[in-house]
Amino acid sequence: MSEAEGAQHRCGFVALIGAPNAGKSTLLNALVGAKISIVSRKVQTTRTLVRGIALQGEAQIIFVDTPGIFAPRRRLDRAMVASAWGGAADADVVALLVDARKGLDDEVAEILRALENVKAKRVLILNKIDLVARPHLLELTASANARLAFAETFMVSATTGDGLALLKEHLGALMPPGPWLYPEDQISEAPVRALAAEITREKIFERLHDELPYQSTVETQSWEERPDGSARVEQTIYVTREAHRKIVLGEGGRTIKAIGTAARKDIAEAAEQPIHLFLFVKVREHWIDDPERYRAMGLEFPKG
Ligand SMILES: Nc1nc2c(ncn2[C@@H]2O[C@H](COP(=O)(O)OP(=O)(O)OP(=O)(O)O)[C@@H](O)[C@H]2O)c(=O)[nH]1
Repeated sequence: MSEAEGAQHRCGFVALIGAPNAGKSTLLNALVGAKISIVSRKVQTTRTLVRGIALQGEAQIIFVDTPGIFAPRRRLDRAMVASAWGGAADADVVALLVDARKGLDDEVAEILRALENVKAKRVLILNKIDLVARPHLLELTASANARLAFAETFMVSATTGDGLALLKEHLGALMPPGPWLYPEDQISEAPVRALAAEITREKIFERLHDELPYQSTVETQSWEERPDGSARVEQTIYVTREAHRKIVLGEGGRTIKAIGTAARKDIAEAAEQPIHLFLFVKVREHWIDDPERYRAMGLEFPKG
């Protein structure tokens, strides 16, 4: 990239905040063209979680989550909540997503109060406008802004797409000038099969890291699109010993079932389609020494 080109770039963080069910995931899916891979998500700070990156002209808009803000009250851990708000404060823009049909309930009122102390630019996004009459939206805009002044208010429907182009354009314009944090080639959609394998591997690791550290790998054998929009996915989990196969299967197949359920859910979310996942566990004693397995994972076989 030449300096002249770099100078035109904009890049920044948008902390998207919304009560459960406000439509955050739906909105992100509609705005975000590129999902960064699970692997790169892991290297993010623990404070903020990059949910996705939208490109708008010369602007790179990085959407972050601030987990913990909606921790259930009883388990409310002050430090965690404080750090979640810290994440919001670090963002260039804090976008509050409100379910327009629900309006300003107690939950939203509480966020409005907390947002008073956040220095980032605040924008209000009223979602689900397909369900609400226009006069009500204007009323809602007025009463929210009376409680807390927002730089801008947008009215959108994440499901119909209404208002999204305008929202994205304005968010892009709010990003500060600067080079892109994610080079274009890093945010191209990771090949979905590799991503799916990585998800399953993560689920195995979450459950069995004490028993099988690093001794398993997952490959997506087939990915078959079906006419109803779903996909049939077959994956093989390779372990190095029969004893490990038994651990992965669990008593009466319970462990593999739990792994499959968790993986299916995340793969469906990543692929944005329903997934039928079939897992097989195979013993391959020497996979660690088998160059073919490394190639299948997109890795270079270590020499020497
Ligand atoms: N009619 C309508 N429904 C919407 C719209 N946006 C989201 N929804 C629906 O609202 C529900 C919640 O949406 P999600 O995107 O899952 O909400 P969320 O904020 O990510 O929820 P959490 O994951 O619990 O934080 C889903 O059933 C969506 O289909 C919209 O613009 N119009």
